[in-house]
Amino acid sequence: MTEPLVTLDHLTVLFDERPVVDRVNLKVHRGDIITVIGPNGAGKTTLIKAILGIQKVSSGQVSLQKNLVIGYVPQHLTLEATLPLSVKRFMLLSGKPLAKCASALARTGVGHLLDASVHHLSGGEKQRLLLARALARKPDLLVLDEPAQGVDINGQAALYDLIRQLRDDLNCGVIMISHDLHLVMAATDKVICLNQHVCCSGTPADISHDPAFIETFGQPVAESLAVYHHHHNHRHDLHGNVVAGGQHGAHTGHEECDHAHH
Ligand SMILES: Nc1ncnc2c1ncn2[C@@H]1O[C@H](COP(=O)(O)OP(=O)(O)OP(=O)(O)O)[C@@H](O)[C@H]1O
Repeated sequence: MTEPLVTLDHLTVLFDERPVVDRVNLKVHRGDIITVIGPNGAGKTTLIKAILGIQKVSSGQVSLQKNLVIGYVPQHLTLEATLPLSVKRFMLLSGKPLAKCASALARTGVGHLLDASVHHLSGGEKQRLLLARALARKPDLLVLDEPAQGVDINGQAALYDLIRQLRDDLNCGVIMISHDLHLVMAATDKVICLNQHVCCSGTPADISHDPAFIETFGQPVAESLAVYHHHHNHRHDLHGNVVAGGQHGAHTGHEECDHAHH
């Protein structure tokens, strides 16, 4: 396999001696779409910040491929409301030429908004603008912090679809944080369930059956998500429970932590 874009090796971040990210191992390769999920305060943003190099690491290591170009899409576009700013001007602040900016905007579906004010964009348009800014850098790795926040459900599905297309076009790796579990299940290749440490990781189908996932998010969430990847390669009893001894293909190929949860 090719050299990973990012390698986290026992990455640990302590705040006041409290481990907020606890011995996390992770590799992101070109072509991967990895989504980090986890409850509030689980350390997701801290992990992303460590990859971006803006969070001091307490122990362990973050290694990036040489000359790695990262395109970062923050959660929100925070701008001075009184500052008049067009989409074109905002994009040019990236330092990239207009032609590159315009083509990135076209690629994310907001090319027609070049002269619009950034203050008047809808939630979905703002996210597409941020994605275009990241894209203009021709990134090897796209890092997205809750890209679908403030976007309606149809817009969210379209946004995740776009992220997949961009991954294909750029042949980049993608790592993102998401709270939209249903969309995550439909749109990602690999899920990392973080609760300081990695509770479980694997394909969406695998982790929705994982006891560590069920412990973190609860049975109802796990059941509602499992529907997305219901392979019908096992039998149910009259109550819908999987009959013991039936094959359960969704349990293969995932990783679990080998220490107690706290
Ligand atoms: N600079 C800091 N100093 C001290 N504590 C911090 C700092 N940054 C984050 N924390 C704490 O670390 C924990 C993890 O925060 P983080 O933002 O990484 O969580 P998260 O998983 O992204 O949460 P959410 O889903 O709520 O955005 C939280 O308890 C937070 O209060």
